Amino acid sequence: MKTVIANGWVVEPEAQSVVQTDVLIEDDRIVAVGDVGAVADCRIDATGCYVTPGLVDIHVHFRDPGFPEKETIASGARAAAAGGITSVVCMPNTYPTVDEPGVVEYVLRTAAEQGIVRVHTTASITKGLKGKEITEMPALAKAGAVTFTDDGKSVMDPVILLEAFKWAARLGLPITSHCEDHNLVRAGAINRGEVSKALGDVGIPSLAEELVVARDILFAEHTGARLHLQHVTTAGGVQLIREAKARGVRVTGEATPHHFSVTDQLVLTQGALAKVNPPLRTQADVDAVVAGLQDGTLDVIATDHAPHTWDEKQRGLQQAPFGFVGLETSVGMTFTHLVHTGKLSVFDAIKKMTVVPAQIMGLPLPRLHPGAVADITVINPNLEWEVDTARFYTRAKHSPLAGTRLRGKAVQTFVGGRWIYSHERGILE
Ligand SMILES: NC(=O)N[C@@H](CC(=O)O)C(=O)O
Ligand SMILES: [Zn+2]
Ligand SMILES: [Zn+2]
Repeated sequence: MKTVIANGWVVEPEAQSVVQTDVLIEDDRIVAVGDVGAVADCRIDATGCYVTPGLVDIHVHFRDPGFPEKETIASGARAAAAGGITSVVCMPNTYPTVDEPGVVEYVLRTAAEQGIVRVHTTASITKGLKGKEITEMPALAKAGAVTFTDDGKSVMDPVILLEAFKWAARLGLPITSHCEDHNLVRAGAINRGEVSKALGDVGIPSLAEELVVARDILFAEHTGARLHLQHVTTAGGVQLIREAKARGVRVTGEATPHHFSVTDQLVLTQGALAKVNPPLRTQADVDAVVAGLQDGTLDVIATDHAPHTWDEKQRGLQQAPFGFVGLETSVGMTFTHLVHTGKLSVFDAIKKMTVVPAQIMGLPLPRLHPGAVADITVINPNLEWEVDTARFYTRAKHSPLAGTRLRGKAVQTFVGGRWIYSHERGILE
């Protein structure tokens, strides 16, 4: 079976090159990039679209094991495919926690059976995410965990954290950090500022993030381990990473589409649907996150796709859980808010969604050249569409972005040469 993706703008983000040509796929591989004529059994017209290496999202929550009502590996993987994402890295805050090799193996086995995209997993730093007892990191790495994180919280005990950083350095794997000091977050549900005042919430101060960013940078510096900082949201946090990079610390930073595009004002209209951790911040913070993406301080765009049930999200600002979905809107948000505004080149945007996140997590690098595995995303940068949550593949059919108009969408997705999503026909199986 030969498939040609014809006449698209083929993007090699690292070479900063884009060429209008064809990509020929045979079985699981790319066999030619160039004018291939009429040799294929199946021809997909990509005129006016970017043809990019398959997108890699290193921050998702698929909730399996434990919370299938929120998401499963099967449903999460379909949502990824519909968002143009061909590889994901799952967070360990499932039930049970991914804190033993058996759970790593369960996730990877289930993914192999049910996941239509490539699913990798993290493991936790502490048992049960309780912050008290370190996991057996070498055994978890051996089972296939790509990094260690207690995402959802920060490890507050510096003795445990120091040990984890030392193990990470020995294992050659990064520590991945959710940066929020619990003691400063307290009962806050949203950013501390004008909006929290208006709504009578105590608010989560920027300092909660900055403190842990600064601390974890020091741990990385002290131990030589690599550190990846998740969902950076504050101007202060971005600046700390910028300074750390300048003095050679091995740190990378991540921005989510929601934190580079919307502010805490969204809570005024969307309520708990817009409640997320870390919270949506101010315009000055959004601008700082964008500046961080522009100057390379922030290396990665990742969604932090965090599905919860509708009922849970209806419990009001205080009681609803933190988090909302992002896989199916990530490309649209990135093109609408970064590429079409001229803030980020298409090369930089694609790089931060493909090779750079793959490098950080030690995954195979998605590439578009003959011989490469055919993980490919086709993006129509000019397709205008409205976010319709009823059409989501994720189990969480709600989002604070519902009804928003976006420009740019993944329209075809290939994993290992298999055509798994088309904008016209949906998920293909
Ligand atoms: N982002 C969130 O608001 N929630 C995440 C946890 C996390 O990423 O911190 C979740 O698991 O629901
Ligand atoms: Zn987190
Ligand atoms: Zn997360």
